[in-house]
Amino acid sequence: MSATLLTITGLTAGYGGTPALFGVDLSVPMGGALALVGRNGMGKTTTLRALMGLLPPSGGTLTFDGVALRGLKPHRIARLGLGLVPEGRQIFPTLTVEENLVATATPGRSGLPPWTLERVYGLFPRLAERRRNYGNRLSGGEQQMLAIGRALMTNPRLLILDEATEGLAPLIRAEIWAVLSVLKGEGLSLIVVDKHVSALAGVCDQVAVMEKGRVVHSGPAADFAGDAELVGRFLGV
Ligand SMILES: Nc1ncnc2c1ncn2[C@@H]1O[C@H](COP(=O)(O)OP(=O)(O)OP(=O)(O)O)[C@@H](O)[C@H]1O
Repeated sequence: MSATLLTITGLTAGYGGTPALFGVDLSVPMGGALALVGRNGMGKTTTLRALMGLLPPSGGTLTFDGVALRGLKPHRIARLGLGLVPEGRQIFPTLTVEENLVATATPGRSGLPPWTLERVYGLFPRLAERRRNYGNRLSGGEQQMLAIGRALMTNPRLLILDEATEGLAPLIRAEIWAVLSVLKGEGLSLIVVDKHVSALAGVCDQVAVMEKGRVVHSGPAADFAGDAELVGRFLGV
């Protein structure tokens, strides 16, 4: 068995006294990739926000490579090596592609090869072509590439994507999935939230399904994606 990078146990959190998470348990091994799925409003984003310190948990433990995360400020958590690609991307609109990439760059301490502009441009040639374009001049797909590139420039050990391919054209989606496979192959650990179960299973080893603020199913991602009854039960409309 490989060592565990992230363990979340009994995580509870909510908004203004209204609970949204009721004891979430998740784990990611070193070099592993976890797909986090569930219908809208089931608590995926809330779990990621609590993990990143953006929403204070009310209970539970979060341990990243032996370090307790609860109570740490978001920038401390990011420095430990957690890189979030948030829902909505949050690109700086008045900075160029290149300025966006260097704005939050932090030196590599991950034990993985350090990220540079050249490496990000190698992964996403389209960003190299757009390097002098402002954030607000980019297509949705380019913005998502930039959001991923920006997270990589923080040299994360765990890259977390909330709605990795939402709203993107099929060709761009395919490019994002291909890049995530490359990153996984290079040893980067991942948590990926997305609705495309078979694409997720191409990248992720494990899946966790959330329902009403809890993980109600977990197991190999390929088994889940191949089981139409299970997918329908947890994700069907
Ligand atoms: N800012 C907020 N204020 C109050 N309640 C919120 C807020 N954000 C989310 N919630 C509630 O918390 C619960 C979990 O929402 P969350 O966004 O984590 O779900 P999700 O699984 O990420 O869904 P989606 O795919 O729609 O993003 C929902 O009941 C939602 O209404």
